[in-house]
Amino acid sequence: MLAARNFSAARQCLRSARMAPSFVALSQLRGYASSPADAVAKFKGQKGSDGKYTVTLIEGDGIGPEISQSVKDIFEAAKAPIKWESVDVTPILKDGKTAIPDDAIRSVQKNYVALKGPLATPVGKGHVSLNLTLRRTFNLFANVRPCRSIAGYKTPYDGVDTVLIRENTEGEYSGIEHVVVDGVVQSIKLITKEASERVLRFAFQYAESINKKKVRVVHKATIMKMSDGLFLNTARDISKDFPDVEFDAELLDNSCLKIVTDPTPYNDKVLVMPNLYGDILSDMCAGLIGGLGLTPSGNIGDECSIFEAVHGSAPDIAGKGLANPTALLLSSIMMLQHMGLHDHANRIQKAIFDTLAEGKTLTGDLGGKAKTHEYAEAIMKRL
Ligand SMILES: NC(=O)C1=CN([C@@H]2O[C@H](COP(=O)(O)OP(=O)(O)OC[C@H]3O[C@@H](n4cnc5c(N)ncnc54)[C@H](O)[C@@H]3O)[C@@H](O)[C@H]2O)C=CC1
Ligand SMILES: O=C(O)CCC(=O)C(=O)O
Ligand SMILES: [Mg+2]
Repeated sequence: MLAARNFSAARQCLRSARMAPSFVALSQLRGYASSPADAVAKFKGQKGSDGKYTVTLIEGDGIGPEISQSVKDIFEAAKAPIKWESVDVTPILKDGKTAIPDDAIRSVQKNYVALKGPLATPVGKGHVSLNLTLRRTFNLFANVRPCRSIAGYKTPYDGVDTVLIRENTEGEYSGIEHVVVDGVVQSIKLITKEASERVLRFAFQYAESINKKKVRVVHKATIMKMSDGLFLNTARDISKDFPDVEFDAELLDNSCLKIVTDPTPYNDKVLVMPNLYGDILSDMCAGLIGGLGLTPSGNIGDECSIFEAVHGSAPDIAGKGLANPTALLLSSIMMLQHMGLHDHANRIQKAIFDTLAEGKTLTGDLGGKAKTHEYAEAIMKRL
């Protein structure tokens, strides 16, 4: 029974891994304003008769509703042509498995793009991660996590500008676990050539499109010789299609040491890696520039894309007006660029960075006293 269930989970993972992306011409990318999704598929959404695009909004748990409110307020002040379609992703059981409600799935499929607040995952038992479920449901194979120093906000390192691309559908997070005998469990790290190829190809194309000269695979193929070995060998093969991009590889533990010692040598590289490593390294990189309140991300698929902060639901500060909405705001900027709304994206982005640089209205995580809405209001005044 267990074996059958695991086999079926593995098959489902393999099926989603096989849906290869169709790449189209790259467009010019600009900083956080960069549009990683342009490197994969053109945004297919259509403007409504009111001149607005409909975007699915998943407000999320914990601080999610607070930071989503800031995005909504700022978009309204900026007259961004976006109509939000809020959906509920409270998990349902389908064939005995945790699933996203059909209405939410239909909304993302119809709109092609979503902005998502953090979703909490129970520890040890309870439903599976809805964040991972969403990524698998929509085949969002690349998770792009840029991390840049904020002008005016002093940290031990100046000029950090890293980009990490995380394989987003399998690896250590394929969710295939079982009890072998009482007291012995197995968790399967699934790596397929297909899923590796598509995220690696994306990484090379992305590097070219943002003028980074190098792609570096972060791995542990010394230990996980077959799984990380396949990822690494696939990277070597794919690199031959990109003669203008330098390719190399580094062991994960060494990368961690070197990045926290001095991240700036990583500025000319795009780092690409299996799922778990990307999860951990992206939080670590956030720590280099001022914390999780500042780092955005894009979950990129061939059809749909979902933009969200790197951080989680922050239960320790939820409901207190203390959250920094910058990470979700910068994710929404990535989303606007993906949709081709460059002027709105650049204008909002400038207002955010000017507010941060001025340093008068900062949230607590950055050493300020401003509440979430006060910081959002300071941004709105600049629009
Ligand atoms: N993509 C997603 O939706 C993610 C969801 N999670 C979920 O979030 C829940 C909480 O996880 P944690 O380990 O506590 O990680 P977390 O990222 O929620 O919080 C870690 C620390 O960073 C702070 N922080 C995070 N975002 C912040 C913001 N915008 N402004 C100011 N401070 C901020 C928190 O207060 C906390 O001290 C878990 O249930 C986890 O499964 C975690 C990571 C990503
Ligand atoms: O889904 C979760 O609970 C956490 C996911 C996560 O940490 C991430 O995507 O960075
Ligand atoms: Mg994480």
